[in-house]
Amino acid sequence: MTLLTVKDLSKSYKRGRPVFSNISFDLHKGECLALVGESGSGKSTLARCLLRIEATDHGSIFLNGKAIEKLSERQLKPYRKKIQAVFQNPMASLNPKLKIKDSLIDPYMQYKSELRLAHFSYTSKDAYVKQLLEAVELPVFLADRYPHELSGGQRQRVTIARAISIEPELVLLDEPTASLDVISQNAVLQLLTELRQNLNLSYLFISHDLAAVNQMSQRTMVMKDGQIVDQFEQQHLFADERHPYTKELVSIF
Ligand SMILES: Nc1ncnc2c1ncn2[C@@H]1O[C@H](COP(=O)(O)OP(=O)(O)OP(=O)(O)O)[C@@H](O)[C@H]1O
Repeated sequence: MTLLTVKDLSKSYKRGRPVFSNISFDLHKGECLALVGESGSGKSTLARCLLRIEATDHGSIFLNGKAIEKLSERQLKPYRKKIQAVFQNPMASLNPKLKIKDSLIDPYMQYKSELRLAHFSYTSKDAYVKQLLEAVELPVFLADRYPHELSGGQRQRVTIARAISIEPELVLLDEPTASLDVISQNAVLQLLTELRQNLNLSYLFISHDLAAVNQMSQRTMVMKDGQIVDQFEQQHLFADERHPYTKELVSIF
């Protein structure tokens, strides 16, 4: 079943040439769809457009069949909680003045009247925060710490916990392990896969790292100069019919 449909989507910044133009793709429920491509090809901009942090020029974004690209902020609210994101730098995503437990509770407080949680349950703040920390395999005592008192890997687990805390349908993962060492990267990728399966999440996984993409994703899209030049199921990564640019990426992986 299709969760997200992007149709002929285009984006340019003022006076600039298009960052991407006429992009179309579907993302299925429960899948991890990877988006790879060179630096500056427009991957993060696309993620910000899907989050409606950035406006698009034309084209459509359908979530569960509903066009969301033109909704007002008020109309968008029910959809906002369905799409969450994890970015590259967890330090920038966490408020340095808030204890971990206060950062973790924030999305719940924002949306609590509309939430129907199936996996987590809210009986008290402490109990809810404990469930979230356990879900990302962090010790519960970290709840009372501040972001600077955690390691990079722990901080990224906190941002993941916060993203999944309100049980979104789609999580945009924009280079989620780029700031971590190799051991932490693998552990976080493994965790993300388990969470996707356990919570029935769908991911758009933006990455430079074809090895990580191969481990995480069922399908991959390749972006170059603002176009999706190749799309394939993961088992066809090495197939002959791959686009020359995909082959170039494969050759350095
Ligand atoms: N706010 C902005 N104003 C003007 N141009 C921008 C803005 N944000 C991004 N761009 C430009 O849009 C293009 C795409 O950038 P984007 O960050 O989406 O690429 P990317 O594929 O995510 O790159 P990377 O892999 O390095 O993160 C770049 O040329 C960039 O300079």
